[in-house]
Amino acid sequence: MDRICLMKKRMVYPERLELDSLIKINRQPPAGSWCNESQLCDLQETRQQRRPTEISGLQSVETTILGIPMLLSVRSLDDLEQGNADRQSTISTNIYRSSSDENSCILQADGQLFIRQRIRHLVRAFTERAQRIRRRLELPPTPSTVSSDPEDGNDLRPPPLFRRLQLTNCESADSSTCAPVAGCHSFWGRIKSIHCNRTLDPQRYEYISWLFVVMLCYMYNCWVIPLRNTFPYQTAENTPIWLALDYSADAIYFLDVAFIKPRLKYLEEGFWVADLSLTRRNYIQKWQFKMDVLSLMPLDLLYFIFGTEYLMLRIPRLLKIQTFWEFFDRVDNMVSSPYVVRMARTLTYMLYLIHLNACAYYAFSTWKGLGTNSWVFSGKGSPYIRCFYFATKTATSIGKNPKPETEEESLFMTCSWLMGVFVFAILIGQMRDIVVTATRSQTEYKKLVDEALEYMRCLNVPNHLQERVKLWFTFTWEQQHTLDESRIMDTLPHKMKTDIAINVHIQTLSKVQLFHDCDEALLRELVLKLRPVIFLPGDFICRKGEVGKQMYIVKTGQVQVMGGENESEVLATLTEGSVFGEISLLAIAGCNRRTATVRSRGFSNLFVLRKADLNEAIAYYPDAQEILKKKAKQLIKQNADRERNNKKEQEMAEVIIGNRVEAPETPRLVHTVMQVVPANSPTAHLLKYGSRSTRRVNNTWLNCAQPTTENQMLMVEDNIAVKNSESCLP
Ligand SMILES: Nc1ncnc2c1ncn2[C@@H]1O[C@@H]2COP(=O)(O)O[C@H]2[C@H]1O
Repeated sequence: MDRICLMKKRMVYPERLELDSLIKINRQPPAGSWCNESQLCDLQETRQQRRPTEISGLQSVETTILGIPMLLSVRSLDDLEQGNADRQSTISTNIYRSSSDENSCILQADGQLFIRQRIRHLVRAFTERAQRIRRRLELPPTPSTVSSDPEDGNDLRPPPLFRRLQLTNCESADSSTCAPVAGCHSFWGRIKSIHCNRTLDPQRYEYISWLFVVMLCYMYNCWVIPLRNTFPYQTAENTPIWLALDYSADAIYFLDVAFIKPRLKYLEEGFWVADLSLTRRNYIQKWQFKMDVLSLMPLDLLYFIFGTEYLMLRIPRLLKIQTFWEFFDRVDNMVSSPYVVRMARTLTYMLYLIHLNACAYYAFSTWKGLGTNSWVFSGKGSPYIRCFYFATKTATSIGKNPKPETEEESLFMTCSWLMGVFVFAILIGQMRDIVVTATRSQTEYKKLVDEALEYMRCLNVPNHLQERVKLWFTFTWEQQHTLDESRIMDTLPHKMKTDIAINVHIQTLSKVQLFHDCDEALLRELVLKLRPVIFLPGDFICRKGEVGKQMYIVKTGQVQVMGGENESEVLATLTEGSVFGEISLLAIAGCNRRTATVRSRGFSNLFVLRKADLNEAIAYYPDAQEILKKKAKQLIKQNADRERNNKKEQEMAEVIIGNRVEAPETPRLVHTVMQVVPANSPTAHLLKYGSRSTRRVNNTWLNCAQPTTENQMLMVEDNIAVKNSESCLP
């Protein structure tokens, strides 16, 4: 029973339930509920009425399911038999105390009930857990890549595999956002999607646009509160305008806190949480929520006491600074040149500090008395422009500043200079970063070209070769803006690299026959192994007889397969998506030598796939192996047929030119017979020209080479003669 006590104590019960009402209904407490002594007595009656079979059945179930519970039951039975009064040890201070045998029975039954309930509890916990996991699996994954538009410059409909790939990428990008809203590509559609989708993606354009609006309101408050507080720009006439502007900004703050921020999806354990109640809770738990609520504090109500010119009451509006940071952070992640965004932020800080400085200078001057000495503001001209000019000069340390005359003025100037130095140091550092980043790859490229040319000059490489190398560098740079494409992607995870590679090369890959019906997994495996390489016009990509170590896919440009005598005949011209070099790689022709020479016709961009990579990838894809082998065999057959025909033509040409065979001399006996038989009889004809079959063999070369009228006539005659002679035969 001690164990039962322990287990009960350890169990974490989610809630206390009203037992009375439940007993009335079921006469049985639900799992996970506490009961008191009187309630237990009620229960005890109910349990004692149970049939023993029911209890024994229960025990056996316990034994098989839990293992330990058997021990617990036995222990409780022992206790029951002994009727031991000591067994009144505490089961739970919250449950009850028992000292009688009756209660022992109750305890035993209660132990069994407890175990049964424990099983139910476990089953429920497992079910809930399974449902939780299922829900999690059904959540959209973290968007990784935004797919390129499949229709961009590609009129050809890609084969099913590629359509599927494009679709998958689009789905992953879109499913979490505006899919349910018809026509949500328009601006209003997007705005509507805010309403109907209920939750918002913080990375989307719509949310960032909204952030921009809130950020403008924040900036308005930041600039206007100190300005109106120090400079005499708020008058009785324009107060309503200022108030209208103030409350418009407040309304936007309110909308942001009440409707937008609570709908923002957030990431939890790698999944986007899009449940509105959860997003709302997430926002409320954040520090940002407290700041946002504080920023909306209606201290303006005190205007009724202090008057509308007491602008300090609006100071809490400046607490919404998180929106300002968030906007810049999001834009920083979104744009292609984040340094510009960073510089804009630093510039804003700098201008704002100068603005504050100008306000402080004016306030200081009015405190000292306008124009009381040469350092304070004289009061002439536009106060803000003059003060801003003074503050800028001080902050940037440009120009001649009036000399401070008192300690306070010196202190003011010292602070202004220090602030200027600090902000400028940051600004100049960031500018330098921008310039260095913008030109880094170009600087690296130039350095490489210079090194390569210098090296060739040292080795006295012929000029035309140097020119070709230069041309290669220039073309490659123009095409890729980098000399090593793979280096850029090195830091990315494998899956992301594959997605990018497929998206970038999908147009070419969709034209490769090999990939049309192949497994998506094979394409994914191969795509990262493809290395881009550029060939100049006339470059030999491979030569006949070489050992094949790579195969190629044409990305752009054209290559020519050369054959015939001296490799002067163009066997085929291959364009985008064509694969070549696979025959020697698969050793289809019996050896691993190139069966033809291939050269680049103009500038061509190819993908290279190394033999080891190909073998490794297609080892598990017999279908792809078959396709490659089939194509290679077709090419071999084509080449063999062509060569055979060429040989035949060559032989015939030789025959026509001079090897005409002399007809054999007619034997004497035949002569004699011919003289005896009538000249125009079929027998004489047969003896003179021979039978049709023998004559066909003898005259093949004649018939093939020159189907003259004489031959044709002979054939006709021959037919007639043969028919006649056949008719003469018995
Ligand atoms: N008649 C042809 N038409 C097109 N391509 C060919 C032809 N003959 C050979 N090739 C390709 O040219 C490649 C030269 O190297 P491989 O022999 O490895 O593989 C060869 C084929 O891929």
